[in-house]
Amino acid sequence: MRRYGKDADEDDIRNRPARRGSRPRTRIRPKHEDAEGAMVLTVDRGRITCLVDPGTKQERQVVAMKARELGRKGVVVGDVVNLVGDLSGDTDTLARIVRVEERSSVLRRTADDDDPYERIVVANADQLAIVTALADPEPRPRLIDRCLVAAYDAGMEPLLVLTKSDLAPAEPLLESYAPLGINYVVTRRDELETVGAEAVREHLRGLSTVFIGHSGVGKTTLVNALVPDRRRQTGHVNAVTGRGRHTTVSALALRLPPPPGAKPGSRKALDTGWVIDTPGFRSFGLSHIDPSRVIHAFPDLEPGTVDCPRACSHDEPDCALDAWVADGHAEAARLYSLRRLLSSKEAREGD
Ligand SMILES: Nc1nc2c(ncn2[C@@H]2O[C@H](COP(=O)(O)OP(=O)(O)OP(=O)(O)O)[C@@H](O)[C@H]2O)c(=O)[nH]1
Ligand SMILES: [Zn+2]
Repeated sequence: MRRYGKDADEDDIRNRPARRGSRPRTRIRPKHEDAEGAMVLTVDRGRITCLVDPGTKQERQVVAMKARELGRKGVVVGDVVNLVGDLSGDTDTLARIVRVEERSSVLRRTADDDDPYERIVVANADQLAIVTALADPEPRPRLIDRCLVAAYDAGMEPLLVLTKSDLAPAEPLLESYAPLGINYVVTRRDELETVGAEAVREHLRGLSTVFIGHSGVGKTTLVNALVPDRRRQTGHVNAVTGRGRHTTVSALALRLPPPPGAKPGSRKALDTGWVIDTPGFRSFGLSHIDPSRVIHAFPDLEPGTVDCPRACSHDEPDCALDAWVADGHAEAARLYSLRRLLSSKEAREGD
């Protein structure tokens, strides 16, 4: 909604008589004045599925391609874009994306053997749900730590989702994350159909949440319970690509159902929140992450860094944070957690 407020100002600017040397944007813009705003749901080999007129009777999915004028600029799931061309959403029609709005957050994936380039995979997400099984497979705390670092780096709030609580208790794991004050929710398959799914949705309302987790943790079971009409929502996507969910290569945005008792058409019924399902996990490596940004997630420790040596890693003998904690400004457990996160960046064997 922020977007609409901003547009009002920009209209003012545009109506003022143009001075010489005015910003190029104002010259380019009028060409696409009739462009329609849309949100990117998924991307598949250059075919970009967008949602137009969300929340209205005219809501529809429109398949688009990047306009040449966008150049090399990428379009990813969660992007807010401007479309021109055929916006009917009818089969075999194709719209063009002429503009990508500024992003509020970006989740990146690291370059790997198959692809030497670091890429943005999701834009504008608010939250990163780190899905971990309590057993089968065993939790991997260092992997969780690295995901937390990725969330802080991307400017997203982390949410721990601990699955399979029928197999093992959550307490030991939660204890080690308590100093970080992270939001969490514990689930088990046999409860998901009844109370469980809604309990998770309460953490997702009105937000866009990216779900990550390695194979076997129960992410598919969870997402299917959260979004019971997944098949209907993705019908269009699959019709276009001719492929099923098992071959999904891109992240995929799915809308949550309205909360129980929400009045149809009300804000509560419309702003339900988005689940962004991601395929592989490997791709969320952290080698691109700047550890100096992690300290911003620790507002209680950050002021203590003014006496640190230049370019302090905060994990070295001269770090001023030890004195900061010894003087009682912050808890030792918080500093321990920060250093654990910082050291998780380097993957070790078995991570
Ligand atoms: N005991 C138990 N098993 C669960 C639970 N949730 C999921 N499972 C099982 O764990 C296995 C993996 O679940 P999936 O939902 O396929 O896991 P995934 O994370 O999507 O894994 P991939 O499909 O490999 O990406 C399946 O056999 C599920 O039935 C749970 O809460 N408790
Ligand atoms: Zn330091």
